[in-house]
Amino acid sequence: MSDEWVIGIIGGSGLYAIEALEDEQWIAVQSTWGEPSDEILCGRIGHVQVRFMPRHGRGHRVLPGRLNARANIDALKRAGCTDILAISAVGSLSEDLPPGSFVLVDQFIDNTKGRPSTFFDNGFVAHVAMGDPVCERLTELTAAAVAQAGGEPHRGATYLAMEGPQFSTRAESKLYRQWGAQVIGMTGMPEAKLAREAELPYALLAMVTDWDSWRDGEAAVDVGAILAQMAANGDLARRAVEELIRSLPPRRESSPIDRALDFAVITAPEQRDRGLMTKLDAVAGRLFAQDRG
Ligand SMILES: CSC[C@H]1O[C@H](OP(=O)(O)O)[C@H](O)[C@@H]1O
Ligand SMILES: Nc1ncnc2[nH]cnc12
Repeated sequence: MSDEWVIGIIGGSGLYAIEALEDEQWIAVQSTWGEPSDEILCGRIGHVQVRFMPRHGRGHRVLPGRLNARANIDALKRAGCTDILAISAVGSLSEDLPPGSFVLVDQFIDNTKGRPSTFFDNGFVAHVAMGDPVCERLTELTAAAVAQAGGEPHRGATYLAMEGPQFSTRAESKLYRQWGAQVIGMTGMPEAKLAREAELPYALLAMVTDWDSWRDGEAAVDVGAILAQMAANGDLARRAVEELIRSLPPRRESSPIDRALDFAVITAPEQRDRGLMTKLDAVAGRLFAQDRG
């Protein structure tokens, strides 16, 4: 494996392009998993190659529950990404995280309903570890970049992924607090699971836009409040992404996540489904290359 960084950025609500990219070009990447949300904006910042995917597509066309996260992750891998930084707007479930906070997520609770959440299936069964769902190295580099951009990064938070698209009821919002979640959004899962299955180190920078709906006596969250806060957060988010890319060490050391599938696949070689393996050529092709010797 090469020691060059190719950073994938998944831009969430409010982040639909990266202005600082040089030699940039929108490129359609075909995935074996269907249609990605959009083309990928490919370019570089300094010596680092960057691949940017607007999670909901340009113009925010795709509903969170209809996102083809498999195609998005697969397309980023096909575009050469070595690592992914995802950016998301979130509601706060914690008194300590007021709107405007920048949070490095380190845990997830997946409460989404019925979204395709794995690349694997009958004929190619694999179980990746998700105990530590984000890449510590990329998370730490991102926290440093937020600080360098003038923000105050908050390290460590549990992200509750809800189905949406409606926001939570007050009762749900209070329940998620009892579950131990500190922020809430609609997209971090299954994205983080799929990145792990694709052996892509993944970090999630969450921008708090609202208090969700758990505070008695206060208005429940609505999109108007979120958009206003997003506009206020946007500049810092953009600067942090640029700082991150400029601050990457010249050479990328390998990560254990680059080999997340090493001991994960348990289907016997002679029982494997060739059709599924063809679809998995980008996600798990490294293993098949080994099989061929
Ligand atoms: C526009 S508010 C709700 C919307 O914002 C978040 O999106 P993303 O994670 O892509 O920034 C949330 O998950 C919802 O999809
Ligand atoms: N309160 C909230 N709930 C779910 N997703 C969100 N994205 C931004 N704020 C949110």
